[in-house]
Amino acid sequence: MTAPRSIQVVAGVITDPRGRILLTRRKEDSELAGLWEFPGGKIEPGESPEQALRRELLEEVGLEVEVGTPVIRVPQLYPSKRLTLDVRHVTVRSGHARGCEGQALTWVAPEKLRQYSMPHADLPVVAALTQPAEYAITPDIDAPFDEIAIERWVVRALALCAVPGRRVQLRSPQAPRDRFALAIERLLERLGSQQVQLLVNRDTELAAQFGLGLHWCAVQLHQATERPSISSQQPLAVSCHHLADLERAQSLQCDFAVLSPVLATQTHPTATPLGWDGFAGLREHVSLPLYALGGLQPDDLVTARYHGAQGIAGIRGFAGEWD
Ligand SMILES: Nc1nc2c([nH]c(=O)n2[C@@H]2O[C@H](COP(=O)(O)OP(=O)(O)OP(=O)(O)O)[C@@H](O)[C@H]2O)c(=O)[nH]1
Repeated sequence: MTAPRSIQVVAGVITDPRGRILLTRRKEDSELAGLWEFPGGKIEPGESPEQALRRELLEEVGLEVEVGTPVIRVPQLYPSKRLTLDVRHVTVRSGHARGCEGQALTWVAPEKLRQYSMPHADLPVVAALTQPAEYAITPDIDAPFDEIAIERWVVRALALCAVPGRRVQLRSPQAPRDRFALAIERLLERLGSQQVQLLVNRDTELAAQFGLGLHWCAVQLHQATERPSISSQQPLAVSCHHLADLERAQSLQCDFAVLSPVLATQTHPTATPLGWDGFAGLREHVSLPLYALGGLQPDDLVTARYHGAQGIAGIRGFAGEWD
């Protein structure tokens, strides 16, 4: 079997004054016909990604642009090719968007992007534009799980929740179930109306009881035959380590996954790290949003996005001054 051909594509996120994002529609005579995508195209030999993006946007939608910061770079394996989709924010310098090649175009509010049918490689891009870049995980409640330990855990969890742009996983595998439930109840009381997306580690009943999201371990993922009965408004996430986990997570329509370990960690000294190339090599087989976990800090986000991660997950390094 011959290896699929590799193509490097660069695309732009163009935002209008109302915050809406420009999408163009692939024409009927093209591959992936009718799907909506971010305008852009293939990098020609000798071009930098920035030069290619400026050329493509002028040719395709009649805009002169300045290329800004990276959004995400997505490796994606299609049946006939291996694609790297490098997406950048761009600022329009002159022109009004029009379909210069006869293609349809539309401006879409970020929260409505998911309603549009897009190629697989674009799903992580939409996630990077609309979902939190950090997934913080609480440490265990300390033994003996008494009132002091619960209060200490609540204060720690509140600190994790106070940082904007995060989702937080409530996790305490060592604690007895009733103590973990009490700690979650206390945390929710103290959070009040503060907006933060919370997921409960492993315990479907507690997630359903408190109306929170659920985070499965890989064993639960392989035992399940369908999505668990938590609120449809709440996310289902899963910890993955192998390709089979990721494929199962995607087929069960998990909302996102955490792929680990990327680097060596103190907590799992015997696990072989994937490395960033290993992470990207697994990422190209699926299109659900992935957080990278294992020996990472929040400032590894740029590296993570370069290898196709939605963001960074972690316990240590996210905890601030008390860790
Ligand atoms: N511009 C753009 N291309 C995308 C996006 N997502 C995605 O998978 N692609 C893929 O990246 C490639 C872009 O190449 P192109 O625009 O020059 O189009 P093409 O159909 O002639 O490519 P082809 O020669 O590989 O078939 C296509 O295969 C397209 O399906 C996206 O958001 N924007």
